[in-house]
Amino acid sequence: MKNILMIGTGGTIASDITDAGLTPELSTEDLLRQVPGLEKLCRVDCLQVCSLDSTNMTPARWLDIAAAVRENYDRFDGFVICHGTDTMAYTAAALSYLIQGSPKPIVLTGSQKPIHMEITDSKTNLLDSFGCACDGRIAGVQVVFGGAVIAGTRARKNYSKSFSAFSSINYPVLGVTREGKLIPYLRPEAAERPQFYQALNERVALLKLIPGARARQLELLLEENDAVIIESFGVGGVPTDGGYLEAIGAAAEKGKIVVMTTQVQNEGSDLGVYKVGHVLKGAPGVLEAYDMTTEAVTAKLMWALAQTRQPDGIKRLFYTPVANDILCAEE
Ligand SMILES: NC(=O)C[C@H](N)C(=O)O
Repeated sequence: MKNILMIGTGGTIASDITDAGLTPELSTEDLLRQVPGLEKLCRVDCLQVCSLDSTNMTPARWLDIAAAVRENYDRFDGFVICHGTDTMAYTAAALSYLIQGSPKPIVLTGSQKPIHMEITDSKTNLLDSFGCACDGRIAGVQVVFGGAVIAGTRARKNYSKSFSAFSSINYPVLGVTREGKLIPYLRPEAAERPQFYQALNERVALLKLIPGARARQLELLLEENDAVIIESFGVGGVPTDGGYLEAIGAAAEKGKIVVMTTQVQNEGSDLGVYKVGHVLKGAPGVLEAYDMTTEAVTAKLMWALAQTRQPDGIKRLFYTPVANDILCAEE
């Protein structure tokens, strides 16, 4: 029988209904008791790392979750991490960089409705997640939710209420689940042992452009951070007037990084197509997200910036695929 470690972090799945709204109060043991039949599937140990609405999740907590997996890695066949859905895609991306090449499944799941509600997706998601963790054919960090198995670097919450809340962006789903059973479509490569990383640089910010956005906002973010992601329009670019290029050039001279991406969900950036983007293509300190999600770009920058502050080193790490996060880079 497989040994699975269930790691609790909070979220709706662990929430109780209070006068002040839903708030996570249930332990991992409480959750387990709600899914009878699991004891026939595997032996489960429980570990509570935190109990948060995932709005309150932080990079420091990502490191705690990664440490919980690292410290228990050899004792278990797989891991099920219960997490709020709102920032699950960020945590899944962060864990994909902090724990690379794992041959064992590291499953993130949660729910849109608390486990004590009559109509809830939490029991199905838990059963499916334990099914994937025990099955073992899909290795590494993955989100199991609403019947889909999604690579940790490709998940995006794009429904705020529906049970099928997550999509796989610019990459196929790894598999599907049916009543706790995994049907694998893809088998991501794994190493013999995972490589664990223990540091992140949090000085990363995101600027979503709106028409007429002033470059001063970018300057302020660049002053306060080591890297800024610009979610621009379409395949990518910045407004010609107003000082964007100057702000980016000045920041690059100080060793700061700008990553150009797009606020369009599917198909990614292609900075060279239009003059508004072409001027930035290959410019010092400027990188391009291509088909990566903003969640993955955020986590990858934090991971890369914790290893080196050399622009060339950051560029090399950024464009080297990790867990199928980037497929279309031309660099
Ligand atoms: N469905 C959920 O889990 C949403 C909740 N606010 C959270 O992310 O913790």
